[in-house]
Parts: sequence; C-alpha cells; structure tokens
Amino acid sequence: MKKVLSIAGSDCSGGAGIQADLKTFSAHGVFGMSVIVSIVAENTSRVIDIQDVTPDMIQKQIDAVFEDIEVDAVKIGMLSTPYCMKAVAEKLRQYKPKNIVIDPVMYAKNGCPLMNPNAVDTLIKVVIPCADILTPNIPEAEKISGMTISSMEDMEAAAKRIYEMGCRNVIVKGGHAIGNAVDVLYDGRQFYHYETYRINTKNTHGTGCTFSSAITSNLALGLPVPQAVEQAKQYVTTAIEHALSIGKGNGPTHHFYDLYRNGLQKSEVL
Ligand SMILES: Nc1ncnc2c1ncn2[C@@H]1O[C@H](COP(=O)(O)OP(=O)(O)O)[C@@H](O)[C@H]1O
Ligand SMILES: Cc1ncc(COP(=O)(O)OP(=O)(O)O)c(N)n1
Repeated sequence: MKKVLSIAGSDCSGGAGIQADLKTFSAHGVFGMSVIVSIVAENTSRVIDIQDVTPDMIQKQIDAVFEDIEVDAVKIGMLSTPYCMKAVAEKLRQYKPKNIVIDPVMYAKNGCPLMNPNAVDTLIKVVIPCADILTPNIPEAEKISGMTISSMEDMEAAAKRIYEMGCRNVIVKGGHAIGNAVDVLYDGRQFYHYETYRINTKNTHGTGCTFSSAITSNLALGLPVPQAVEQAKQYVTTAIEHALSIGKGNGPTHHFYDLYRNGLQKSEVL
C-alpha cells in the first residue's frame, strides 16, 4: 500500500483542505495521512476564522509521521504565514521525501484570503524550490510571477517564470479562465496541455485540493508526471461533474472511486 501525506489546512465543512485530500487519497487506493497546519472555520459560502497551529506543533506532527512511516508522496496545501512555511520547508529538507506536490493556496473560492499577503516572498524563496510539482490557479500564478494572465500564451509565460524560481514542474490551472478548462504543465523542456469542456456548475469547492491530491496519489502509484497529471485531470473533471449541492454556496467535489473508474452517469449513483 502506497502511503501519502497531506500537509494542509482543515476545512470543517469537508469540501476542501485536508478533508478533500484524504477523500481523494482513499478514492485512489492509497493510505492517507495528515499534518494540520491551520484550522479553518469555513463552509461553502464563507471563511469565518483561521487558527494557525504553532510551527513547533506542525514540525512535531511531521516528525511523528516520518520517524515511523515511509512516505511515498507529499501534498502541501494551505500554508498561511511565513512561520508555518519555514517550519514545513525545514522538515522537507530534513526528510527529503519523494514526490512533493505543492498547491500554493492563497484564496478560498469565495474570495477569502487563506494566505497572509506578506507571505508571498517566503513562498517564492523558501517553499517553491521544494516542489516537484507546483499547481497554482490563475490568480496565484499572477501573484507569484508578477504578470497578468489573460491568454494561453500568458499562462505558458507565467509557467516558465515560475519554473525559473526553482520547482521541477509547474501546472497553471485554467479553472478561473473562460471557455474550456485548460491546464498547462511546463517541465523545463516542453508544455503539455490538458483540456476539458467547462462544466456549468457553481459547485466547485475544493477543485484545486482534489486535483493536487489526485496528482500526488498518481505519483505515489508510480506514474510519470505527464500521466499523473492526465489522470488527475480526468479524476477532478468527474468529481466536478458529480459535485454535490450541499450548503448554500459552492458545493463540494464528489469522491467516488467507481465513478472515476467506470465513468458512471450521475443518475446511476445519486
Ligand atoms: N467548471 C469547470 N469545469 C471543468 N473543469 C474545471 C472547472 N473548474 C475548475 N476546473 C478544473 O479543476 C482543476 C482545479 O482548477 P482551479 O479551479 O483553477 O483550482 P483552484 O481550486 O485552486 O482555484 C483544474 O484541472 C481545472 O481545469
Ligand atoms: C483549508 C482550506 N484549504 C484550501 C482551500 C482552497 O481550496 P481549493 O481547492 O483551492 O478551492 P476552494 O475550496 O477555495 O474552492 C480551502 N478553501 N480551505
């Protein structure tokens, strides 16, 4: 059994963060573990408050996992402050796990900030060089690269700029664009494009967490990066197609392994 760790924030409403990561890991048949960096009181409509776990406690959770269990891949999500970024990066340098996927979460879908704006510098200098794959959405890629993105050429240029910051692969996700949902992977040599039609739904809470956790699972299972991303794109598309109308705002993606494998129709499972 492959073992996969999420280092991220907790979403009590279950749609994003650690909760989405663990559901995605289970759907992929890998054993999920979690290090909680922040506790977020949030739901499908809003973020009420954030309580960060102390850097010392973050590091102790990471120690507890790595001193006991061999980890096949690590997904990193919400890191709200420079302190928790440095705490996590220090432990990554110590344990040197394989397959580090970093989702540089800055905002929730409803626009609430999940990262302190003063932390962008630390994100670039300390966190990004740890990433085997970095998965920014368009607003995050704009903040990190310092450029405006309004076309596919811009997405590619931003991916190149971010790659130069020291990660091994970058995927700029197209969920926030208009038209088809196209994600662009750059590995330092070439671009890969992953395209699906845009699903007409407001229920997209947790799409980024789901996508990055699916990539992490696929890497743990031994897929090369382009195939890991391709299968994760299929997974997240299916999870959005079957997203649930739970709550008053943006409902969550749905994790259902047989849906993923067999491509069942929504009417067959609800
Ligand atoms: N409405 C949609 N239809 C199809 N795919 C989508 C839709 N919204 C997001 N995606 C896909 O979901 C994944 C996550 O992207 P995105 O929503 O941009 O991330 P984030 O949650 O970090 O903002 C990407 O593969 C993106 O293309
Ligand atoms: C605790 C926590 N972590 C991350 C997010 C952001 O999740 P993401 O999948 O990028 O998208 P939305 O959930 O914001 O649609 C979060 N909300 N909470």
